[in-house]
Amino acid sequence: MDSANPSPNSPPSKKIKLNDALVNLTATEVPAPVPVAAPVASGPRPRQPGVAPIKPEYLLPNEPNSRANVVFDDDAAEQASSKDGDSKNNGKNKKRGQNKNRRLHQGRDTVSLCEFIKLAAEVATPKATPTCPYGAGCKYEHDLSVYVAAKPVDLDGVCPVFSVIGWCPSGLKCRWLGSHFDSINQKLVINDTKRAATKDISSENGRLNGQVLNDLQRKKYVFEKSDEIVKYLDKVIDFNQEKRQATKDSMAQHVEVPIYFAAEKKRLDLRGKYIVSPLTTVGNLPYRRLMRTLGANHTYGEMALSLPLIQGQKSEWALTRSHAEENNAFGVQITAGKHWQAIKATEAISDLVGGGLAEINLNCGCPIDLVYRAGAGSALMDNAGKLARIVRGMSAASGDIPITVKIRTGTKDSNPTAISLANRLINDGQTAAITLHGRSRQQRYSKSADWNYIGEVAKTVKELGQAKVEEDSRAVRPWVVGNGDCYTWEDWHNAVDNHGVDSVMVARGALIKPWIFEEIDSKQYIDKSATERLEYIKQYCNFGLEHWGSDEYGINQTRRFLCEFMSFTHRYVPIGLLEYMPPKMNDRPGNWKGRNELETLLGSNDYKDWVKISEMFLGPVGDGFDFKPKHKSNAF
Ligand SMILES: Cc1cc2nc3c(=O)[nH]c(=O)nc-3n(C[C@H](O)[C@H](O)[C@H](O)COP(=O)(O)O)c2cc1C
Repeated sequence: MDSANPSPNSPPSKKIKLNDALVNLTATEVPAPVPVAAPVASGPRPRQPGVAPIKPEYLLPNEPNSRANVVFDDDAAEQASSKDGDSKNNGKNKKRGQNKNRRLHQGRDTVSLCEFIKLAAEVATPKATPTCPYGAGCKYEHDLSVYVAAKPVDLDGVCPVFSVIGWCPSGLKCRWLGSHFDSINQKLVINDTKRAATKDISSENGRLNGQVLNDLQRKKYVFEKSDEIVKYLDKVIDFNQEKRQATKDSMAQHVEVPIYFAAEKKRLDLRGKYIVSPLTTVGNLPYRRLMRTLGANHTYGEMALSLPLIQGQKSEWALTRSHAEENNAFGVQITAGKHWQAIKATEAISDLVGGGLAEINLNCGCPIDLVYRAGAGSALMDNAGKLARIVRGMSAASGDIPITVKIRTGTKDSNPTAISLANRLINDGQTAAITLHGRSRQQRYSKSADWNYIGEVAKTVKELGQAKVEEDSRAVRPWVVGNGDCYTWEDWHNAVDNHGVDSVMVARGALIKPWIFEEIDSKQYIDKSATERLEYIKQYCNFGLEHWGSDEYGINQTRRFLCEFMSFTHRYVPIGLLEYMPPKMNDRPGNWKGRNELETLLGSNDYKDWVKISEMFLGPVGDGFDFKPKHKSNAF
């Protein structure tokens, strides 16, 4: 589509079955959509660069706190969501992983129930019912009805987890307990048929058992390959560079470790794939599940730091988890400042994370100060030798799992290094894919991604990669994936058709407009109705409850991460409000109202409205919840 008025033929909104809360809302609060006004005879106003061309009938007067005065600080978003965002703290005493900076906790039960009675309620057959050995002497409550009566009043409706998988892992703590509790027999209800039918499709990979974590924490975990690989690589590097007095003798004493080449591993296929970027905090498992349902077919976990992984930090391992729907098309992303850290983390991930892990990706693009100062993330681009050693080591440690890298144009604007890095990696023959974010570390999100440079890198990778394959059949021509500012189907196809990349990794575009892959696939802009967009939010909530639990803790987690997600979704300006196509997501929108109240609400930049939206699916906010957007938007 070109710069014409939005097509009046945009696909009709799908009919969507909504839950009770939404039906009530739609019935009472949402007026019928305002029909899109016919173009006036004098023709549309000229398009002003940098300003969203919103039709006059949807424009509101500017107000101090309105969206018109907000800039979206994506550097702050990436930085704030980083585990090491606070450089003043020097990395000490930081909480890591998904739960960092959270004050969420499992609410205490008013009545403490005896564990044996709890178990008895969970056991399906009365025959196997455990009994409390302490009998009347037990200090905990034995009467289940007293426990249930003391719980906060159930939320309305049926437990969303139970209704999908036929049982509820949150058990008696579930906030929809009444929907799966048999009060006469004092048992939790299990729908065996549904449970069996959904067992495989609803499972998650990478949930480590306590023993393994314990072994890692106590340094008892046996890394069978890593030590040898590290020793070998140290010798090879010394020997090759002749920096120290490494002799042929010292090499001879050393057992050679097998170095796998990319063609000797599982095949990774990224050509034409709809790829969601690794996204710290927002790219969590429920979000990725939502994206899978909306057309994504390759996803990445949030960046995990190697050291906490090998130290057995549970919250860091949470970042390696994936859903069954991501099987064989999911990459774990790590970063490390030292080769031994990356190698050990890779070995542990390859051994412990299931689900047909498609790749382990090394993040060499992370711009965050603390990561950079530790020699990790984008600092690796300043030390090609170290980067190459890390990739070789990871490749040796990962068995048949391919190793891929994500880089930027370089660390400095004035000195793009991606081409020489790609050259080096291709020469070593162990990198299965190179993703290039077309910005330097220095540049962060200021200025647009440089797609011409991405195109040059793509050309180099293809040419050198092909030459390498001809020279050494153990190598592959690495996939080359472009990244940066892909907000529309036109951006995606332009990147693939005109800049020569095999595919595009989409980050903010997939957060702001989660149905972006549907648009890419159909090569058209889709004017999603507010009810359809609300349905995605409902779906996210249900996935969140399945992942984090339907008890108070799980609901709080789901609500919080939903609000983080909505700190991006609210930026979407519905295309039906625009005078001109194509839409430009970076245009300043002015203050606007939607075609109905729900559409206006979904575009609100007030986080209190995001919390309000969450209440439609997660019930009223309890005492244990507070949310402040981590990346504050600045006033112009
Ligand atoms: C909130 C947020 C979190 C991010 N987290 C990661 C991450 O964990 N790993 C990574 O490689 N890149 C991360 N990035 C960078 C993106 O993956 C991507 O490279 C960048 O946003 C450019 O793509 P875009 O223009 O499509 O947004 C993050 C970006 C944002 C906005």
